[in-house]
Amino acid sequence: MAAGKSKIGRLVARSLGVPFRDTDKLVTAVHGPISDIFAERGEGAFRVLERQAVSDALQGDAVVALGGGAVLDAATQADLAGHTVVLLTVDRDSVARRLSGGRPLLDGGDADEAVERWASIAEARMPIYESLATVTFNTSARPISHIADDIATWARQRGPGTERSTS
Ligand SMILES: Nc1ncnc2c1ncn2[C@@H]1O[C@H](COP(=O)(O)OP(=O)(O)O)[C@@H](O)[C@H]1O
Ligand SMILES: O=C(O)C1=C[C@@H](OP(=O)(O)O)[C@@H](O)[C@H](O)C1
Ligand SMILES: [Mg+2]
Repeated sequence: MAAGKSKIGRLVARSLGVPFRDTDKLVTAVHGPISDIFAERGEGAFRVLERQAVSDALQGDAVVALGGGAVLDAATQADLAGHTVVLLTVDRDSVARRLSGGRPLLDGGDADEAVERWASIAEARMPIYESLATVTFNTSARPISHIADDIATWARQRGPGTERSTS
């Protein structure tokens, strides 16, 4: 969450000349805001919708921005084995100004609590993220456009292959 997957992924797709898909956007376009889905139907219902969105988004050549929890799903983990996975990280010190709400796993407390929850979730998930990643970029200290340029350059040097994903 708040590593820059959605913002940077869009720029990388534009640079590479491929479609961009954001699994959160695919879900909200059909089912409404994520916060409402969590509140009215629960996280489990969101994960079911998210899994279908991931499966759809990974078809064909594209840059795909996953929601930060998407890779907890075993089928998604298996799917990603066939793709290039770009892990975006952000340091705790840089994340506070990026947490503007709309992420139900972080909402409900003050800004310090949101950072605490973010840190706890990030720490718990990092082994999974790292196990799936082809390459990692830290987004903490540089502008979005520069990071996107670096990722697109990396992808071009890597050459044509399977779809490129951000997670
Ligand atoms: N490198 C960066 N520098 C400054 N702000 C950033 C950077 N990357 C992302 N942000 C900001 O952080 C917020 C979350 O970015 P977003 O792309 O939605 O992250 P994610 O999809 O990983 O949750 C946005 O307001 C975005 O503009
Ligand atoms: O980490 C998570 O479990 C979530 C991350 C969010 O996406 P971003 O990572 O794009 O913020 C969104 O899918 C939902 O709020 C749950
Ligand atoms: Mg996002």
